[in-house]
Amino acid sequence: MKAAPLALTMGDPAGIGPELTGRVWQALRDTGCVFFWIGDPTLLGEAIVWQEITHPAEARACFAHALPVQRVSCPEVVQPGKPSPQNAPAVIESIKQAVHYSLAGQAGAVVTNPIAKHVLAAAGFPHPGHTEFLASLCKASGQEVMMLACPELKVALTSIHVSLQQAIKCLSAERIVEVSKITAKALKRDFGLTNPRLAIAGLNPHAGEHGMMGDEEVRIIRPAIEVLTKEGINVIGPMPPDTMFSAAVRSHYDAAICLYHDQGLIPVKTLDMAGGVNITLGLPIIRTSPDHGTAFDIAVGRGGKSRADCSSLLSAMRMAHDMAHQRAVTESHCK
Ligand SMILES: NC(=O)c1ccc[n+]([C@@H]2O[C@H](COP(=O)([O-])OP(=O)(O)OC[C@H]3O[C@@H](n4cnc5c(N)ncnc54)[C@H](O)[C@@H]3O)[C@@H](O)[C@H]2O)c1
Ligand SMILES: N[C@H](C(=O)O)[C@H](O)COP(=O)(O)O
Repeated sequence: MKAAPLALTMGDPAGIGPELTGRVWQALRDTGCVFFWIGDPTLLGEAIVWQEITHPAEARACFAHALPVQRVSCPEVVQPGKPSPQNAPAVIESIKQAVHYSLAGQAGAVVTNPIAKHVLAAAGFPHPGHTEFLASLCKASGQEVMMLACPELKVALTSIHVSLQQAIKCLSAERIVEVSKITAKALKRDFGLTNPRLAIAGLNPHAGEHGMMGDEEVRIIRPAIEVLTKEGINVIGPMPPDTMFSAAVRSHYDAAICLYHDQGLIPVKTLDMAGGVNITLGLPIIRTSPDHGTAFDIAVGRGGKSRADCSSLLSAMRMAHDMAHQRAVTESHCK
């Protein structure tokens, strides 16, 4: 049986999402990686042939000659680079439909185009980002884990869209254990690793230097590592954060558990901004997205000559496709 198509959301219609979508369809149309876009087709340029569908099952038949579009219309005329909270309901509806199809098994995964958090917030959207919204739609709030991945490095975060002060305040051995277990499970289930190796970052300079430069390593991180080790998880740390992302150290682990947003995202985005992928772990569905944002400063909209790089969205599509395939293989072995 053929895999279900991937559901790609609209993202902010005034950002680079619509122009990237057309280019990614052109790059994938002759491959087995089939997707449909849930968005407003008036945002696509003349060069993109599209076909309206009413159900994901129709996507595969037209994919080679037309981008399948499940229509969600923007209520306000879109001006590239000028986001409007008036279009937030369409942005949110697109995400809801993608999750609905994925939970129903009619889409193989959700891939999201970038949204602008402040624009949605101005329209009353209560979630800090996709990750938390997706968890709420999947009834899995609190279990969501943000992973960023590029070929050289995978990182998973113990906290997501909170201030640095809040991230440190909320850090606990329980949270490190929980995130590590979700990450180890995903590495087995969706990436096919039999015995994933995790490295837990320290929080302080030199991982605390034996308590001289902060005691979170002694009070929180080491006890978490002891629990994980007892449970049979292959884990090392606390790792000095300034050296753990070097090529030599990276060869000792499959994923780093990082203790705040930028500790993990800076190394991935520096190593590979173009190829980096944002993945949400801990949900019943597979979700990926590019690692960049809406890039309003370069958005040109339909027909314009885009200078936005579509590599990260392309990587996100391919990764979602591969993860869905791997999950099916893993689950068939467990039966
Ligand atoms: N997955 C997501 O939904 C997601 C991810 C990150 C940021 N955001 C949101 O995007 C908005 C803008 O954030 P930002 O300015 O910090 O980050 P950004 O990634 O949108 O832009 C940062 C810089 O990178 C450039 N850039 C980004 N993507 C590019 C691409 N594909 N090709 C060429 N250049 C590219 C931009 O032009 C800009 O100069 C914010 O509201 C933020 O919340 C969303
Ligand atoms: N923290 C993410 C990043 O910088 O890539 C980004 O803000 C996206 O978050 P959501 O996937 O939760 O929207």
